[in-house]
Amino acid sequence: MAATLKASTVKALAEKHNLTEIPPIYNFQTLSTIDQAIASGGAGEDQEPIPVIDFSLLTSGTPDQRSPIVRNLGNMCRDWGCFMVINHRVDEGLINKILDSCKEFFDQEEEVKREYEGKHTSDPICHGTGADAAVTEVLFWRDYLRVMVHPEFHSPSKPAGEVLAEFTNAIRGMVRDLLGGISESLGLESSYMDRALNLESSLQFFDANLYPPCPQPELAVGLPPHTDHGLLTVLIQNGINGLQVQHEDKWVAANIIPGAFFVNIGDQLEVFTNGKYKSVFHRAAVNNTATRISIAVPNGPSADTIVKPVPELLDNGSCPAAYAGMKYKDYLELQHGSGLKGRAWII
Ligand SMILES: O=C(O)CCC(=O)C(=O)O
Ligand SMILES: [Fe+2]
Repeated sequence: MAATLKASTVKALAEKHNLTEIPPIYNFQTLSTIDQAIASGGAGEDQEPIPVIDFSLLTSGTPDQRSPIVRNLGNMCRDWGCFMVINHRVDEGLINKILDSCKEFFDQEEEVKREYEGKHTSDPICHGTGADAAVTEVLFWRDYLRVMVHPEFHSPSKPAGEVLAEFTNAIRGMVRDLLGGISESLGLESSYMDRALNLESSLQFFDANLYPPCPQPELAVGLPPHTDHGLLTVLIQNGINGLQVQHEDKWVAANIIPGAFFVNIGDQLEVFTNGKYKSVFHRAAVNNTATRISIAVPNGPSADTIVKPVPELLDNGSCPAAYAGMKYKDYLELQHGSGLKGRAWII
């Protein structure tokens, strides 16, 4: 096996060449020592589990049941920046269908997928691999499909339009309810964020990630540490773990409860709350036995919303704004140019 192998996708590389070693371009130990320190260090065992919220109590409980749930939700946002959602009412059959159809997408011939090869990360449908080598030194052990699904709806041939629309609509509904609870946890009206951030026209993407088995998982990285750009990202996976979140300076493995959604705070919510609820750094590790598929759905404000710290949280000026206001779409441009290196605009 030649070490300089180039393949169009990680999937093709992993399947076709009987690999025993990864090509050097995928080896993150070749990074500068500072970046290596961030990328390395496995998730320790024996750690606190990621907190869980029962969505049915948030949306249909009595006011007495709701208030401790809202308080808990706020604590999870403040202390973890992420949580798992159970009893969410999104149909299990629909979740299986969308995961299956993502597998079908990645299983297509390379030429078929190449039709969606993005020229720019902002193209409405974009299939790619690794990452842009122009902005990162090392390629990631990941192929992806990214689709813009709201307010404009786009769909590739797979997942089929109806399934994609049904799934992403359901996620948007859940996210609006969660943001209602999060607004309340900040002492704001439950509809506050919905109005202030124009969620009726919220920008929503559908990101499917494929991590093929990797012969040297300790040397490769699925996705490096980063924060997500939006308000809340909702993630499901095909039963294979790999996501890790940073909590109190340690990496914690997210053992996602089967059937639950993993939800993490993105940069826009950090800015809006003036840092009270921070976007959480997370990364994806790879393994040498099973193909992992994850679907991450980042949900943002509308593209034209200027996101800035909400005045009600600035205590009449006694607590200064720690972030500059910026249009969400300008932030996205900035983040695309930074090669997934995390927050881009903290003052
Ligand atoms: O695959 C994962 O677990 C993480 C995906 C992710 O962080 C992303 O797509 O932004
Ligand atoms: Fe992410």
